[in-house]
Amino acid sequence: MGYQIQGNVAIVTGGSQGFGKEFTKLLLKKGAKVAFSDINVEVGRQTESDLQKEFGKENVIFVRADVTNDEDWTSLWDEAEMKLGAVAILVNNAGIGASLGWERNVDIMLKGVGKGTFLALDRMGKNMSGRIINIASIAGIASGFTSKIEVSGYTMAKHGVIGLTRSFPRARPAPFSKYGVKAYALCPWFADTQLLREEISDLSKIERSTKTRVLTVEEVGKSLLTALEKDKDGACYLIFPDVPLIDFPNCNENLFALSVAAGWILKKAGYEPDVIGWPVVLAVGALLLIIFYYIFAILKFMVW
Ligand SMILES: NC(=O)C1=CN([C@@H]2O[C@H](COP(=O)(O)OP(=O)(O)OC[C@H]3O[C@@H](n4cnc5c(N)ncnc54)[C@H](O)[C@@H]3O)[C@@H](O)[C@H]2O)C=CC1
Ligand SMILES: CCCCCC(=O)/C=C/[C@H]1C=CC(=O)[C@@H]1CCCCCCC(=O)O
Repeated sequence: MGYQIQGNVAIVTGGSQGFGKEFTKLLLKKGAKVAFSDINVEVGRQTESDLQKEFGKENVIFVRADVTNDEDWTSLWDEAEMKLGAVAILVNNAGIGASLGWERNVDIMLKGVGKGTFLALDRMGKNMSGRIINIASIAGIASGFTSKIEVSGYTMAKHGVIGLTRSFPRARPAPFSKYGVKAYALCPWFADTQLLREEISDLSKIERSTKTRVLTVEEVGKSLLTALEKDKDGACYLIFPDVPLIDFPNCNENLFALSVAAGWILKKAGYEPDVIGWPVVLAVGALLLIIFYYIFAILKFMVW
């Protein structure tokens, strides 16, 4: 059935343009009221005027708010509640380019998301219901694509957002479940927005070097609705051209269990190297699979 959008109030950060504007529009189309925030006041006011013409002044407002500033967060939430009603959906979307330095990347795209999330838990928790959708990136799941340490602030921030999102179902029963709030993350591939164009003016360069087309804003927008429809706590969806959304498994968790199993088996076998490399871990994994396969086959034979 999914999470109900109709009649609910949403906050979308960084909503003046790009994904944030598209998310705002789609939520409005589905019958939500939206307060979108940004630090770009000029574009924000223009977007507000366009959206108010289409969806009505009573349904959408722009609030100038910097996601790195606690007071701005409080006044954004207060204004949204006062003008539109109790907020049930938060889209942590605001972002900047990797070239702007690791500290600003972390301040805006990790600490900013953290500030929004913990305020949301406080405010939404009073109603025991709410959803937080974090806009991460494929750079939050995999790293080292560019091999450039100068842009790793972007990766640091996005990895942190995935960690926060995955803490929601993990943290049950406390502290998150007591608030009745779920979180999920969207992890898009490169998409055609101002953010990307400011970093790389010729997008065909990316398409040529990665042999993959760049996503449209509409494709990323749609994935927000799919995520709310699935409503799976802690899910982290890869958004990649021409494939369905992929709820990316927590490989680290699975590999952790396998690595420990490999270490344990090798130690029991009297073999104790200083470090166990991944080929050994995978070999032990394959061995375990074969053993389980035969145990299962024998059990099946005995029961028959
Ligand atoms: N465009 C891309 O290729 C991809 C973008 N993303 C992520 O999607 C999100 C949105 O990015 P786009 O729509 O591409 O960018 P965009 O540049 O079109 O929009 C981002 C908005 O965030 C606002 N913003 C920046 N700093 C802010 C702050 N401190 N407080 C409030 N607002 C602030 C900007 O003014 C801008 O309006 C970002 O988190 C980005 O990392 C993820 C994957 C791919
Ligand atoms: C490398 C996968 C990136 C996936 C999509 C994305 O989030 C792109 C964002 C770009 C938009 C403006 C930027 O500055 C971003 C570039 C980020 C590069 C991150 C490199 C990560 C790495 O090499 O580990």
